[in-house]
Amino acid sequence: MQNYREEKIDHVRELAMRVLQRVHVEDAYANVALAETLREVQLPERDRRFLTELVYGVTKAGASLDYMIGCYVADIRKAQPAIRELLRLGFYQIFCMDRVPPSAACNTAVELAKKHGRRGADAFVNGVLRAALREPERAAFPEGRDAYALALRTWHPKWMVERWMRTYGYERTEELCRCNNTSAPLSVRVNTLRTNRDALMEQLTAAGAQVRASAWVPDGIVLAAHGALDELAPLREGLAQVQDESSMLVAHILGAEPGMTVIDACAAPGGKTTHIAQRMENRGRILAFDIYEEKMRRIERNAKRLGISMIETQMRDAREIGAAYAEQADRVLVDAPCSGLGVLRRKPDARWKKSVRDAKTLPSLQRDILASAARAVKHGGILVYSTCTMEECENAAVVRAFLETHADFALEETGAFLPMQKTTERMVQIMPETDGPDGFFIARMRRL
Ligand SMILES: C[S@@+](CC[C@H](N)C(=O)[O-])C[C@H]1O[C@@H](n2cnc3c(N)ncnc32)[C@H](O)[C@@H]1O
Repeated sequence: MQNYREEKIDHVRELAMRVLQRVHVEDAYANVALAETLREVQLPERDRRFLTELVYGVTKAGASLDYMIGCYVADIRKAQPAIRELLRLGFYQIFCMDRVPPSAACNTAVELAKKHGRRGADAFVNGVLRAALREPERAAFPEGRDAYALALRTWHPKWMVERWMRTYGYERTEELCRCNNTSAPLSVRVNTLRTNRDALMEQLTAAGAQVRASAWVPDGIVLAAHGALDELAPLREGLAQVQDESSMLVAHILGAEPGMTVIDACAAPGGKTTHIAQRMENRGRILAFDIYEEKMRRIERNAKRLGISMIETQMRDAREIGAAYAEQADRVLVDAPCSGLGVLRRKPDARWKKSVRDAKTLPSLQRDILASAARAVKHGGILVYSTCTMEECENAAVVRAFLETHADFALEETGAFLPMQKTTERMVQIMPETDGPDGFFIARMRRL
C-alpha cells in the first residue's frame, strides 16, 4: 500500500508519461503540451516543478536516453508508446536526477506499466530498470573528444555538435551544449507606458518573486525565483511582458522615435513589436506583418494587454513588403525566421526537431525577406536584421551578401546603439554560454 505522498508522485509521473507521449507520438511541442496539462490539473507548486523537470529533462535528453536504454533492451521502438515513456522516465530519474530514490522511480514505473501496458509490460519494465540499477556501468556513454561522444554526453544531435565543433572547437562546444541543458533565465520587460522599473520590481517582489535589474537593458528585470507566471498580477495586468534580455536589445538598436513609421516584417507573437511601440510612446505607426493568422491574433492580444493602440497587424509575406511599401518606413525590422539554435534552453524538444537541412534552406529565405523589406526603408532610414541563432550562415553571411548587392545601404556600428554591454561590436552576437541571455544576432544598417 502506497502512502499519500507516493500516490501523488505517481500521479505526477503518470502526467509526465502522458505529456511525453503527446510530444513523441503526436509531435506536440513539449512546452505547449506541458502548459496545457498544468492548466487542466491543479498541482501544488512542488509537483508542478517535478512534472516540469521530468518532461523537460526527458525531452532534452532525447536520443541520449534512448542510447542508454538500448544498452539493456534490443529495440525500444518496438515497445508500446506508454512503456517507452515509462522507461525513459525511469532512466532519467535513475541516471540524471540526484534527489529521486531509484527504488521509487522503479516501483512507480512498474505500477504505471501494469495500468497502461499490455500483459507482461510491468515485468518487462521491472526487468529493464532493475538491470540498470544493478549494472549502471553498461549505460556509460563512449569517452573521447569526437562529435558523436560529445553529442551523446551532452544530449544533442550529432550533426549540431559537428557544426559547432567546426566553428568553436571542442571546449567551447561542450560549454554551449551544457548551457543548453540548464534552465533559461526568465526576464520581463517593463511596460514603460504604464510604470517604471523600480515600481514594477517592488510589485513583483510583493507578489512573491525574487528580482534583479537587467545588466543589459534599462527596461528589463530578471526573475530569479517565482511561482506560476500567469498568477503574477503585474503580468496579467499588462505592466510587463515576458521577453528575453537579448530580444529586448533589438528595439534599442532599431531606435524608433515617437511619430515615426515602422515596419516589423516578421512580427509575431509581437515581443519586439510591442517593445518598439513602448519606445515610441505609442505614437506614430507600426505595421506588423506575419504569415500565420493565429500568430497575428497573439500580437493583437499582447498589444491590448499592454495598452498599445498604434500597431496595425496584417497577414503578409515579408517578401512582398518591398513592392507594397517602397520607401515608406523610417525603420524596418527583419527579425527573421531562423534555426533558433540560440534558444535551445527554452525549447526542450527543439534540438531534436531541427535538421541540418534548415541551415541550408533558411539563408535563402532570410536573404529574400531582407532584400524585399529593405526596399521599404526611406533614404536615411534604418534597417535592422536579427535572429535568435549563432549560425554564421544565417547571420553575418546574410548581412554581407545583402550589403554586397545593395550599395545604398551601409552597416552601422550596431553595438553603439546598445544601452549597456557589447557597445563596440559592429554586428552584435550574444552567446548564451558566455553572455547569459539567449543566443542572438543583430545588425543595423542605414539607407544612404
Ligand atoms: C523569430 S520569429 C519573430 C519573433 C517576433 N519578432 C517577436 O519578437 O515576437 C519569426 C517570425 O517570422 C514569421 N515568418 C516566417 N516566414 C515569414 C514570411 N515569409 N513573411 C513574414 N513572416 C514570416 C514566423 O511566422 C515567425 O513568427
